[in-house]
Amino acid sequence: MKNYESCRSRRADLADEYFFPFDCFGTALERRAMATKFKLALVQLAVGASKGDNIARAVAMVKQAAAAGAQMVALPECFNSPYGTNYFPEYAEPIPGPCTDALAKAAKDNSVFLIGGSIPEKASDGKLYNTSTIYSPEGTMIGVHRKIHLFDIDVPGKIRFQESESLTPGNTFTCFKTPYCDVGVAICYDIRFAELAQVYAQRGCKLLVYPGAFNMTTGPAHWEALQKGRALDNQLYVATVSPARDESASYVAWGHSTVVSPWGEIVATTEHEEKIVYADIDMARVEEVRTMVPLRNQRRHDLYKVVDLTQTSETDKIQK
Ligand SMILES: O=C(O)CCC(=O)C(=O)O
Repeated sequence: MKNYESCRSRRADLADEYFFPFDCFGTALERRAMATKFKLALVQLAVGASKGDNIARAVAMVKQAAAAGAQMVALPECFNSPYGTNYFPEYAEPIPGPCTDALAKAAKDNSVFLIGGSIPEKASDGKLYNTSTIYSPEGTMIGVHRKIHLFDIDVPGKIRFQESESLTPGNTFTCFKTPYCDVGVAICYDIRFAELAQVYAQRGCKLLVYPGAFNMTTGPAHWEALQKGRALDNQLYVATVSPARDESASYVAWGHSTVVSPWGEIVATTEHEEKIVYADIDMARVEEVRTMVPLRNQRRHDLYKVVDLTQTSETDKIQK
């Protein structure tokens, strides 16, 4: 990533959305060597009641991950606030705002791509969203994902959660470019919707990252199976990043931040304590799996199709 900043400044004529870092790295050979593998770090953060402490700890763990060699770091869903509809109004803040400024600085200081988990966002019209922001290694915000599918479920005697009591769903897809691959970002409950992952795959993403906070009912039942499903359907890497478990919280997170390969293997995972999970991501593995099992040439588009209905630049922009 050493060349990134000088490349960006040489291409200052390009707006951010047109700047592909991939174009700027050294010779074709160097580019290939740099572009096929990278280290992803998932920060399974212990989230508490103090927003300031949560942010400070997240920033410290981004630094730790970068020092351990990660080129891309991801934080969990709702990393600066306890998870709960009663907390969202109290902890929400604008984007950009103090929390996202701290994330931008952490990305820049450590020269990493940073997927900033999610935070409760207060938009200018007063609506609240569950929002993930993404940063380039130079600290530029290169993506914003407002959770598309709100977590409204009722499992009698186990868990009832109605995120829509305080949040509004987003309407846009979020993919960003890196020197290694395009990455799709969605949040927690979004992982249950296979069509969203298929749209991201159709857009060229080879890694999907889901900051998430499954619970003690749906976590053991579905968390890993959903990741394997999305990975196998689309023949790409899937990463999930959860907060650490806090048994005293009103919502107890499952933990188990995990990376699954395009072959459906668990590449890296953990239990429920605070920890950084590291995974080596290898684009050659994506190609290998896609060659061995050539689903992409075998689809019966004469019989069925997943259609991306938002394929215009306008609807991809954040709507405040
Ligand atoms: O889908 C689930 O079971 C959990 C989803 C969730 O916790 C969330 O969307 O925040």
